[in-house]
Amino acid sequence: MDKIRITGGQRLNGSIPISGAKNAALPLMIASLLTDETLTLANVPRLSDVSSLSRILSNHGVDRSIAGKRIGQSAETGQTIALTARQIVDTCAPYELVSTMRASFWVIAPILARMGEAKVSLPGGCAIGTRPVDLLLMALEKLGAEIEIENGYALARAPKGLKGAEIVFPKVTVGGTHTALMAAVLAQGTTVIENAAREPEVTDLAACLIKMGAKIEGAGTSRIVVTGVARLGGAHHAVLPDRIETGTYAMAVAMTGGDVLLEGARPDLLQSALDVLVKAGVDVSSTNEGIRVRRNGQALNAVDVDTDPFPGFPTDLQAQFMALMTRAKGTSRIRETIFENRFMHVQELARLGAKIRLDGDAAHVEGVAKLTGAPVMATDLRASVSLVIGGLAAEGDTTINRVYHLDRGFEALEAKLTRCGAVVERISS
Ligand SMILES: CC(=O)N[C@H]1[C@@H](OP(=O)(O)OP(=O)(O)OC[C@H]2O[C@@H](n3ccc(=O)[nH]c3=O)[C@H](O)[C@@H]2O)O[C@H](CO)[C@@H](O)[C@@H]1O
Ligand SMILES: C=C(OP(=O)(O)O)C(=O)O
Repeated sequence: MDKIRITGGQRLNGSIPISGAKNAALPLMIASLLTDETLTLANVPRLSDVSSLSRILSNHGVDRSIAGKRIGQSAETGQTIALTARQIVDTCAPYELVSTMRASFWVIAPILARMGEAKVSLPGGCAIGTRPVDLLLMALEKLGAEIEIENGYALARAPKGLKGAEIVFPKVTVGGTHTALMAAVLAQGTTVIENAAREPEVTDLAACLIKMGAKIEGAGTSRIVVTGVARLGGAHHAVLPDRIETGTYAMAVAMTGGDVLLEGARPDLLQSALDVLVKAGVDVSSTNEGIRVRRNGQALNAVDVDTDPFPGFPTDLQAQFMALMTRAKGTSRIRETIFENRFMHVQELARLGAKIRLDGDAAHVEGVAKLTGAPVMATDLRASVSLVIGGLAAEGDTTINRVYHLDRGFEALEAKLTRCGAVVERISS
């Protein structure tokens, strides 16, 4: 298993190209199942989650071709992929494939909508929480599907097709909203999704579905109205920039000090996180090229944060912000309101010398004068990158094990950090 070794203490200066968003690319790729024509997606990040989903789609009969694209000096990012699901050859997504990636469960919606049946392995829990799919299944039931759970699989049937309905989510769910959208676009009649997720990745999926011929209004608000159509066609769509990658590198620069342009980043996708950084004493400005982040000598202020659905502070930046707060002046309180178990990074940050006390859904982070390098273990994607941020500021060497978590969601991480002056090395084994 590969490791990453970071020799801390370097300031970050230069520019980092921001990749396409993993969490937008995955549902967009799944949307290719809705049509027998070609869906071409540009700015798709080179990530292991994208490769895993490609394998799953290929099992359903999706043909794929790829063209690469080079951006920046040393960081190769982005690819254009063409996906064609001329025929869905298998309506079953087996455990071996779905268990590698939770988002793959979402294939249930387009396969059901197009074929009238789908059998998809339940994804199971993961390091950040139990993550049930009850609300996704509720949405499909509302649209007229019969659902059974058998031998670890969700079996969904709608032999006469799906019918538009009102779907009211009792809590905001991104995956639930993606699923409801992909099922409703081919349903007969009108579907109203209430308390829909407003995340930019939902808006991006809706924008692509509209290019494919879907009728959708209100994406980006909490009420989405979908008027079903008989069929969808092909389209070209560019994946939006990754707001979580943007926020991660912004926090890395805030941590080490320096001056970095995050090329192609869009401030509107993460305004709440940028506002928090400004409160922490970091200079953040928008330019025509992206977002510029600077900290030159100012101390970091402790800032309290609660995670929330968009437009609130994203749970996917909670671990990174906690790493930053380990070096702030004073104590900050970070509440995790989305996932019940998203504090696995706390014990690993403690190995670098962080002082963090957990109390239910809150972490109290007391800033310390210095962190010191140590061997640490990645437990999930964002937890791993919080250890990278810690390691960049720690004295001496930090070795991060289980790097495959990072490879799920950060394209060319070592190259992007190295070109800004960090000392980061992958040790392959
Ligand atoms: C690939 C992808 O885009 N993943 C993102 C997506 O995950 P994902 O779509 O899985 O997250 P959800 O928004 O669905 O989860 C939000 C909350 O709802 C709960 N819930 C969800 C579905 C359900 O049927 N029942 C239920 O109780 C979850 O356990 C969680 O507590 O949104 C999360 C919240 O912004 C992000 O952290 C993930 O990075
Ligand atoms: C939790 C995440 O992803 P997933 O939903 O695929 O586990 C994430 O991107 O931080």
